Amino acid sequence: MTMKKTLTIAGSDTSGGAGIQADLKTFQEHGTYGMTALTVVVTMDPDNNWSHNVYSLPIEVLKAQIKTALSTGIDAIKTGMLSTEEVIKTAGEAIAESGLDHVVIDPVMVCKGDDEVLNPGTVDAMVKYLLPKAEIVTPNLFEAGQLAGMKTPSTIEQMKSVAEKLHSLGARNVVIKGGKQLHHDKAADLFYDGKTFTLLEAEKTDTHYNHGAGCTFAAAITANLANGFTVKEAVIEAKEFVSAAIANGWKLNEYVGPVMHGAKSRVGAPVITETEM
Ligand SMILES: Nc1ncnc2c1ncn2[C@@H]1O[C@H](COP(=O)(O)OP(=O)(O)O)[C@@H](O)[C@H]1O
Ligand SMILES: Cc1ncc(COP(=O)(O)O)c(C=O)c1O
Repeated sequence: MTMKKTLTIAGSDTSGGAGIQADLKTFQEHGTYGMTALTVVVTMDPDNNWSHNVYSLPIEVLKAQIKTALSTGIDAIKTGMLSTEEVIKTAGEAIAESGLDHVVIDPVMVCKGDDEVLNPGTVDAMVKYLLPKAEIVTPNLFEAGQLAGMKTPSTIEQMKSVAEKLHSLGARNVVIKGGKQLHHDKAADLFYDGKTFTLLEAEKTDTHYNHGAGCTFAAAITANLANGFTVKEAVIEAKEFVSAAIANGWKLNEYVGPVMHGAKSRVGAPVITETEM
C-alpha cells in the first residue's frame, strides 16, 4: 500500500492539542503518513498556572530533520510555530529546494488570547521567505493584519482587502479565519484564490475548549492537498473537520481544553455553507 506523505515543520505542544501533535493526529485521520521536523518544544508548568516555556532546538537539528523527511519524497508540507528569523529562513529555503507545490503556511504568531507577536522580526521573515512559497496561507485576523502590514481586520470587507494584499505578496490562495473573534453570528472564514472571494460559514460553538483549532485546520488542508483535492475542496473539508473537532472539545485540566481531532469520523461534521462575495 502506498500512502501520501505529509510533513509538518512546527513546534511540539507537550499538552497534545496543538503543534505537531495536532498535525499528526489530523494527518492520521486523513489517511496520510505524517512526518515531523521540530522547531521548539513547548512545556507548561503545572506549578505556575500552566505558564508556557519554549525550548528551541539547535538549527542543525532542524535542518537534519527536514533533510531526513524530504529524502522520502514528501507530497505536502505545512509550517506551524517557527520561533526565529533563522528558523523561518531555513524552512523557506528547504521548501524552495523541495520544489513542492503543496505548501501550507500557518503563520502562528501567538497562542490563543494573546495579541502580541512572540518575536516581531519574524513577521518580516514570514513575508519574505514563506508567503511567496505558499499554495495557501491560513492566518487568523490578527496574523492576517500583521503579515499584510494593515490593521487587524474586523469586518468581512476589511478581510477582503487584507486577503488581496496577502495574495499580492505571493500567497497563491488565502484563507483568513474569522473564527470566534469576528463579530458575526457564524464561524466565518474568507477564502480567496486571487479571483473570487468565498465566505465559508459554520455554526459557532460556544466553548473555551478550542486549543489546537488553528493547527488542526491547516493540517487538514495539507493532508487534503496531498490526497489530490483542489485547494477550495481542501479548505471546505478542513472546515468540516475542525468544526466537528471544536464542537467536541474537552477539558484536559483546569487550564486547557483541546479540540477532539478525531470527532468528524466518530461523531460527524456540521454543514459548511459557501457564499461567493
Ligand atoms: N467557536 C468556534 N466555533 C466554530 N468554529 C470555530 C470557532 N472558533 C474558531 N473556529 C474555526 O476554527 C478554525 C480555526 O480558527 P481559530 O481557532 O480562530 O484559529 P487560530 O487557532 O489560528 O486562532 C477556523 O475555521 C475558525 O472559523
Ligand atoms: C507548539 C504550538 N504550536 C501552535 C500553537 C497554536 O495553537 P492553536 O492551533 O490553538 O492556534 C501552540 C499553542 O499553544 C503551540 O504550543
